[in-house]
Amino acid sequence: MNIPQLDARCLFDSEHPDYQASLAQVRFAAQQVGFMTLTNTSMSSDDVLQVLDMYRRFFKLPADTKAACDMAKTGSNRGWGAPYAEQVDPDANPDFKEVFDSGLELSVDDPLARHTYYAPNRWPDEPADFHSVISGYYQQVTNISLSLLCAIAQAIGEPADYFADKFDKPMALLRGNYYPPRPASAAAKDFGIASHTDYGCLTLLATDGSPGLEVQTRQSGWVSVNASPGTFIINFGEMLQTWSDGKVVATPHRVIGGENERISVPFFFNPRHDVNVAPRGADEKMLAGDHLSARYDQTYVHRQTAAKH
Ligand SMILES: O=C(O)CCC(=O)C(=O)O
Ligand SMILES: [Fe+2]
Repeated sequence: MNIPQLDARCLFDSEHPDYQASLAQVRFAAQQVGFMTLTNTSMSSDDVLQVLDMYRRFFKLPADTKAACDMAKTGSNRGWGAPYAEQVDPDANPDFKEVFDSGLELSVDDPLARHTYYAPNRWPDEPADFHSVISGYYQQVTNISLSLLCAIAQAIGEPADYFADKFDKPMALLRGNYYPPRPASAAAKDFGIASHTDYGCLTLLATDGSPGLEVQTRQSGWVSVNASPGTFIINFGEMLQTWSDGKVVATPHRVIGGENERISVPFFFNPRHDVNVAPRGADEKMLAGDHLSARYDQTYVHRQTAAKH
């Protein structure tokens, strides 16, 4: 199974001669594959390398320095997530990756601010410039994601602006994943990140170019998907699958981990908390925030502990 390869110069320009053909590729990616790649966006490979380097320098800090911004102390996805803090597959062990999360922070007087998706960020004191580089990247990938949503809307037969008013105050999460070399003690149930489908709508993934990501295709089992910095790997999540009534599919993927360390940077893009993501014609509303919460509670070891108390 080939993963469709899209070029932003065609896909983001409705006047481009290859625009319609690009939309057809997105339709195929959305309906049949769940994954595609995207090159030639507004972000150069140097921009992405700088971001990867920032995360790398953070992850190389001693564990007790990183623990100063440990997200387990907050109950929100903000700051550092230690190895084994997430279990994305209940049949596997918790993942051996570590993460750093940041997202949209709303001011306290915003009515949506009380939701965990808009919690204050927890920026580390070092590396210097971490906050500005990562926040700058957040803005850039937000813009790319909004352009992508126009294309996805059209690819599934909706007007281009279908999603436009639903992604202000997005529940967006920018994550750095650090996979150390696979631990010597790792066994069959240990993964960098175990098999899962993403929970939200759209994921834009940058990687350092090292192999590791595997995607479960319907025809050929697990296949590797690699991209050099500057090419994004795009995939779709469970919320968009529900919302589109199955016109977009969420495909399982995983990282087993190998002898080299690896860094990847997913940007998980989701609508505003109160957007109704029930499929068209459904009797009951389903709020985007509730859709996400149900999955988060299953995944975070610290939220499972909180739920028990
Ligand atoms: O590291 C990767 O390539 C994939 C990461 C991933 O699937 C995730 O963070 O949801
Ligand atoms: Fe994922």
